[in-house]
Amino acid sequence: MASVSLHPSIDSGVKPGSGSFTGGTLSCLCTTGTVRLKIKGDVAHNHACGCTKCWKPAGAMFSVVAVVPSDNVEIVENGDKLAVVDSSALIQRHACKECGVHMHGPVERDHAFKGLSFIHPERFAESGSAAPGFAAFVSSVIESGVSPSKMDSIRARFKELGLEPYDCLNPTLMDVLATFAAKKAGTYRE
Ligand SMILES: N[C@@H](CCC(=O)N[C@@H](CSCO)C(=O)NCC(=O)O)C(=O)O
Ligand SMILES: [Zn+2]
Ligand SMILES: [Zn+2]
Repeated sequence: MASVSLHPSIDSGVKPGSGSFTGGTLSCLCTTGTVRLKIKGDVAHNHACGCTKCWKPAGAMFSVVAVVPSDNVEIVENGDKLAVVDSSALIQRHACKECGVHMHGPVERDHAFKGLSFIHPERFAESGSAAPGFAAFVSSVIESGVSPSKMDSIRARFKELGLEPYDCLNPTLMDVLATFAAKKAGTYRE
């Protein structure tokens, strides 16, 4: 049986990052009037995401999405083509109005992720950015029409690829969120 297809950038194996990626240029899919962003430095917390909100390339079941400090994002070409997909969402995903690629998604609200921006490393012209390290919101693919009967093979494939599947974020990021909540509630202890 052919193995389940998750995302083109990981289906034939997860390619490790170079460890010395200093940044690059993200571009949308438009062949004319291409939206281009310059990103300084490497990405962090790169992961496959099964949620319905993250941009996925055509035919992919999962997105691959990572964060960078929002201060490291600079729109350099055709920024007028960008529009916020859902202004009520935590992640302010700015998509190209023509091709639909989400180019950056800053978090501006009072939140543990404030100051970070979500980007899709597969849109880098350059190779070597940090590889995905886990899979998040795996069960959410059911909301996009994947049959629950496929979930065992999807999770098995992620494990085979060395990406632990979670149905929310990974423990590191869940701890970051809970720490933020504890500090707000005044229950935080060192
Ligand atoms: N089941 C929902 C989940 C959507 C969701 O909560 N997505 C996460 C992960 S996005 C990248 O890690 C999230 O933090 N969303 C905040 C936002 O979208 O603003 C679904 O699938 O829609
Ligand atoms: Zn475009
Ligand atoms: Zn997502």
